[in-house]
Amino acid sequence: MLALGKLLELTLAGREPAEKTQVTADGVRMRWLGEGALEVRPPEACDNGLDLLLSAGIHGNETAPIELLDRLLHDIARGDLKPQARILFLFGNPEAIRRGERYLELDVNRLFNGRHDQVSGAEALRACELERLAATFFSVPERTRLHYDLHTAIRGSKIEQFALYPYKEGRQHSRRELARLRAAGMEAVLLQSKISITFTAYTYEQLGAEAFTLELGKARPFGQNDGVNVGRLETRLKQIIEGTEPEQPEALDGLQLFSVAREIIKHSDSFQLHLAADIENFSELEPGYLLAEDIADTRWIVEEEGARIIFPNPKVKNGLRAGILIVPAKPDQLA
Ligand SMILES: O=C(O)CCC(=O)N[C@@H](CCC(=O)O)C(=O)O
Ligand SMILES: [Zn+2]
Repeated sequence: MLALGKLLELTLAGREPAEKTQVTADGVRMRWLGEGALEVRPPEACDNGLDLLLSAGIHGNETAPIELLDRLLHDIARGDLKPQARILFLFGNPEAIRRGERYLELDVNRLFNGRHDQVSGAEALRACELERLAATFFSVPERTRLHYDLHTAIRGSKIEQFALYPYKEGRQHSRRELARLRAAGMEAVLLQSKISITFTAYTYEQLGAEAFTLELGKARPFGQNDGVNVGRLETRLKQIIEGTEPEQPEALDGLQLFSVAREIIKHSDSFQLHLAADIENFSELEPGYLLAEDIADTRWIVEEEGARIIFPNPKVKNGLRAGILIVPAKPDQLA
């Protein structure tokens, strides 16, 4: 196997490879672009015009997605997987991955779309670097742009695997991409309805990529991910990479769609979330339920029918989202 296939090993050791570019026997070029960043380029004659960005480890303790990208890279470096797409592999927060922590000082996934300019430190610099790497990768005109940012969640979930689809004014969510996500094993998609500061929000809004955050199960340390079944996603990613993806029907085949009713923002240290510590994502909340309280008598009361909560987290920093209240959506606004 080519040494550059061991991007994860290099990243965990904080090492730079001796050779920055290597080529497989089939002419696939692998190029190390910096810490946790590797570009894969098929031979020109095989290139099908897709630019695919695969990122994981934006949160350092979310290891199942990192292991998945590591397996894909090994297969490419061994010549077992023969790409027809250009691919950028990114491990988002190398230092947090080494420490097995979500982040060190600042959550990298809250630093995109200009936010990194307003703060300082290693994670702000990394978010800026990730934006630069993504912008360069997605700068070639007339190619198809697709980004999957892979995550696992802090808590268990009533719906194990789901995607978050960013929002941009005037741009419609794609039914074709949703069907592709269904084929990749996603059971639900949350259609965002306002702009955001995550990595996929940046690549979707600024770089014109189809971009999705994928939640694949519960976060566990390296080597303990047997409970996270990424089989369907892995198969589909290999097909996308090799250009052998079967035509998927337009039907969404039971995919559940949700939209954001409200984001719960933590404004102060007085913020209190009235949910059990072990509540699962997608738990239903009855209208009238007092969900949270904050400074100046702020009260978050559920008003929506069919409301559910995802990503409840009272420990986030002030000013950030401490949960998302979602409601069922209809597929009538899809392109
Ligand atoms: O389990 C949690 O509370 C968070 C899991 C996670 O990291 N989710 C992403 C979602 C990103 C998005 O909104 O697209 C995040 O919170 O950054
Ligand atoms: Zn995450």
